[in-house]
Amino acid sequence: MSRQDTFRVIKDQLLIKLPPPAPHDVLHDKKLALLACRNLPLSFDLKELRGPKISDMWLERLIEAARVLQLNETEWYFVEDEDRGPFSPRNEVEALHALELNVRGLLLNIAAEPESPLFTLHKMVQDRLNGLKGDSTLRSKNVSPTDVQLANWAAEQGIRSMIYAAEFEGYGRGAAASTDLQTGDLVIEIPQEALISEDLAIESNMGPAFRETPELTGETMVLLWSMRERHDEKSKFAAYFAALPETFHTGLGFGIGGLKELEGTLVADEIVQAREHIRYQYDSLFPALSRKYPEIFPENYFTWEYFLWACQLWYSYGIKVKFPRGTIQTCLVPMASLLNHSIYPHVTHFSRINDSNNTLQLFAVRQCRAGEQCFLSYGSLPNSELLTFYGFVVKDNPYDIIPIDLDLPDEDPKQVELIQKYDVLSYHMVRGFHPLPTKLVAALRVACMEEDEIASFKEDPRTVMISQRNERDVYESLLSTFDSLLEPLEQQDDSSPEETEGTDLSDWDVLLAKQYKEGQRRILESVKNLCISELSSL
Ligand SMILES: C[S@@+](CC[C@H](N)C(=O)[O-])C[C@H]1O[C@@H](n2cnc3c(N)ncnc32)[C@H](O)[C@@H]1O
Repeated sequence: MSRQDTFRVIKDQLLIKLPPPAPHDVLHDKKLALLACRNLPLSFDLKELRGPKISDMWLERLIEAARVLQLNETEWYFVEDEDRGPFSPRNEVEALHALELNVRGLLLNIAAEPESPLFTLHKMVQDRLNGLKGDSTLRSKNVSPTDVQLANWAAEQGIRSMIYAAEFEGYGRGAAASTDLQTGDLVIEIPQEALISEDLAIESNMGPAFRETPELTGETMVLLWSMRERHDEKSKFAAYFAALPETFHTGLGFGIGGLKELEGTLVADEIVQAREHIRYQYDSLFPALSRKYPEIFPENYFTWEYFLWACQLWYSYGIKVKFPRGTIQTCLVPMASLLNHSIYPHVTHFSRINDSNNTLQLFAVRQCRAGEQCFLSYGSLPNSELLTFYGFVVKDNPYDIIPIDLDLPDEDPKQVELIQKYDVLSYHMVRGFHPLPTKLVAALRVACMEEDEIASFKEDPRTVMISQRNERDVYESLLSTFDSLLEPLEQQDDSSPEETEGTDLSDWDVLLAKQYKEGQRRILESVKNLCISELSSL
């Protein structure tokens, strides 16, 4: 999209022009329809707002339109008729960030007068971004010698960094801002040569062996390269490897105790399957490669334990980067590797090498004060994924969704007609601490209909209750679903995850499993309570 598309200056008219949904966006038509239904335009005229005062209503409508444009499919599912947002932390940051960029672009490209409402608007959007909830964190220990070496090495590589390694209570090591960062400020700039990518692996002396092994993907090549390189004290990346953890505590490394604690939960199956997949991959490569190329793949560096370490490293530290020639590669990005995840991040977007100076640049989308922990968003990830691949969980994670699949009736033509007319879905979701989705209740109402109701009911099941009996069936069936999901989550002992913290480090997996289960339990209890209160009001 060109600059001209995002804004337009017409004589006496200054338009904030929001980019329409991309043609490949699966929600393209739905977003346009929702905007139309809410009477939200894509162009907002600042002309009506002469003087520095921008009305709250005008700003709210602009932000609401930006939120709709940034919706993803899961967020879309949860949008209710009267719901104006915020729809999710991700959506809110993206919407405000897109607006901020748009207004900043306008300010840079036109000679706006100091009293122009554009300045006021820019400030208001920035204030909204800075006012978003954040994870407050306390710095505990000082920087370790390996972290100092890492920072010195990074500077030698031409990495410009506004962050440094620091320990934070409850997070371990993270990145602290070395200066006050404002929206749009550079956080880190990394020259392309300082990235650890497939190209590096192929260009190394392992390249010929890689090329003779057609079953290897680029990602596996660089993973194998990192297994050997981490032991090489003369490696260009020695300081980077030295600053990495000796062991990773992710779901992939769970022992029997942790897996037992997770028994009966879906995440236990995910972990077992992911591990089996990795083990299969390892067995299909080793010891065969070590025998064929003993110099390149020495047996002592290519053990199963080291392979698992490298998988954990790449899954939890790897970042997808788009290179100037258009390829997308997962890379290890020195210094950016220090950034911990938050659902209220300071940095959200960075994926493309800037081809004007061949660097990867990370910018702050909102303020981070000097000394505060600077966070990245790893994505809208549920706790099951965070636990399996990253080894932590987020308390009351808004992206923890419980899927609910329904078998919708398909025999009675009248019922089928109702399903089609009101777009009743068979795939649903619930999330904790929010009302039950109207779409889910509507689908269950239709699914629980009895013969006489099918013949007589002609209303919209999203807004009209079918009968008391039907309503009772709806909430009782939900209640029994949630009860069955809760069963494996009941704590086997009396200690809460907080109480067990710090007791025995070797039980890290059991502790993490407990934290995960506690989060799932809280979600299920919250939706269960909604059903109970609906039933008692009948
Ligand atoms: C890319 S690294 C971030 C830097 C890492 N903490 C370090 O010191 O090397 C990702 C890992 O950091 C940790 N981490 C990231 N975000 C976290 C969070 N919000 N809470 C706890 N640990 C987190 C997890 O161990 C995760 O696998």
